[in-house]
Amino acid sequence: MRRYSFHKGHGTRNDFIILDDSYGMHDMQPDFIKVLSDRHAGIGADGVIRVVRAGSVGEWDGDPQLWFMDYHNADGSVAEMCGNGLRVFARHLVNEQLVTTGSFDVATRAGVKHVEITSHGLISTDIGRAEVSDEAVSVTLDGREWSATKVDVGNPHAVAFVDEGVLAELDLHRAPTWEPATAFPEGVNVEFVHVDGPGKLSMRVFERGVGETMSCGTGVVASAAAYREASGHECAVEVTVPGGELSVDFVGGQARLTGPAVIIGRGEFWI
Ligand SMILES: N[C@@H](CCC[C@H](N)C(=O)O)C(=O)O
Repeated sequence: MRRYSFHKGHGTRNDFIILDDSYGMHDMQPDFIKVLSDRHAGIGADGVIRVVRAGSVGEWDGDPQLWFMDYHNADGSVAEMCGNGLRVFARHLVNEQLVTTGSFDVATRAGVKHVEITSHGLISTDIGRAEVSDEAVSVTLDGREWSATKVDVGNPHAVAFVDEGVLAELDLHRAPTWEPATAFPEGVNVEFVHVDGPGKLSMRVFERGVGETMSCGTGVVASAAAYREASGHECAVEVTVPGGELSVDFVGGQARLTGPAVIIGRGEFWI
């Protein structure tokens, strides 16, 4: 049995277990992640984030001194990016004095992301390009099918625009399916979105590797990008998710996601 310390945090109620591992000693096996993330037998979270120096990550070939966000979904799968996780990771780095300024870079599997702690206590993150595809895809849930927009935010998304009543009533205990199957060979995060007004969206999400979550930062960016593409809207997009509010703006085609990030506590576990 080994003893680990952890922190717990969330960004718009998308919650994460944070494990400090400066020297890359933790073995992030899927079973370990699953046990930790279990809401009944473990600590419980949508995902686990390991805080490790990029130089300790075999697949990383950039600046070895950067902190690397090693993100794992609750089912043990690895994801390329996590928008809410990035803000929570940044908050943790600041709180633990692992960085000394409020403006810094973080290494992720989707590349280097710049982070700014804002004067309003929110965190802004440069997510990069959200690539909207013109490939025809659809998603199906409970026998209902919607056409969807395929968006790559480093990780894969399918965004379906739905009526307000549908958004409220969707049963996301089951996973949506998609067509064609080849569109998302690694699985996909599915966002259901209602346009509340110009530049205002409401979104629910079924996350790959988790299920329905209260928020998904990259899903919010994907939804904003799909909305901009469809409507021609140029200004910032405010997105309401079950867990709160996030905003997205696009500067020179690069998406910036801004929102809260909270560390709620720390503890120890034995496994
Ligand atoms: N909740 C995250 C996304 C986490 C990864 C996702 N489930 C995937 O597998 O791609 C976010 O805030 O972006």
